Amino acid sequence: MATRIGLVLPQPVTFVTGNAKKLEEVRAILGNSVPFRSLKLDLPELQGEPEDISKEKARLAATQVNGPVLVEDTCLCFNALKGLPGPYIKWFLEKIGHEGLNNLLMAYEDKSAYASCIFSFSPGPASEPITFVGKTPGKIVLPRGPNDFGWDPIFQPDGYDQTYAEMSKEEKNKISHRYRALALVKFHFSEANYTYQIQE
Ligand SMILES: O=P(O)(O)OP(=O)(O)OP(=O)(O)OC[C@H]1O[C@@H](n2cnc3c(O)ncnc32)[C@H](O)[C@@H]1O
Ligand SMILES: [Mg+2]
Repeated sequence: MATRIGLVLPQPVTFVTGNAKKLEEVRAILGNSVPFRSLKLDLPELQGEPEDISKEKARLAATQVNGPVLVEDTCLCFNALKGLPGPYIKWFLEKIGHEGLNNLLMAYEDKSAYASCIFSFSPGPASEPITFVGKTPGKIVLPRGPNDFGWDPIFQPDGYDQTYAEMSKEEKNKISHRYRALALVKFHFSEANYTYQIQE
């Protein structure tokens, strides 16, 4: 039987994000399962479909780092608004806040929503990124809990009577959109069997 030799990466994976809270959660969820270092960079984001936005972020990051990168793009999608604000949630949150986001749904009975996280891994600037999608369904509620991270106070996952903000970090990290996407990332890394080139 042939021995499977994993792709050789020139250096460990760099997780590129401008968001310290994301990094905190990624560290807590991945533990030692996927070795990575981080780089704080606010990458420009394309407009369009969430998967394309995430992939393009990975391409830009891989060019900047000149090596293997992991990035993610997070969406908050309202079903009554056919998935909007989606990838534009950051700007909606900055401009209209939790109250404004609730008001967007005022005219609709359907307050259901889902959080999604799309990780993209690129082995390097010359490679096509691979994406991993995690979704958690829930509903939009009036803000409850500490205002520590983005829209956590207004998102209540299905099956829970607490918002993400009211849950402990450990609990959120067991069911979150980010956890679900990272489970796929972990699986990919365990299957791919990457090895790292030692740099002199
Ligand atoms: O540099 P990047 O990784 O892009 O970081 P960002 O903060 O710009 O993040 P996004 O472009 O993915 O925009 C997502 C928005 O949703 C927020 N967000 C991301 N994950 C979240 C989570 O798990 N809970 C609450 N808010 C979250 C985040 O603060 C942004 O306002
Ligand atoms: Mg961003």
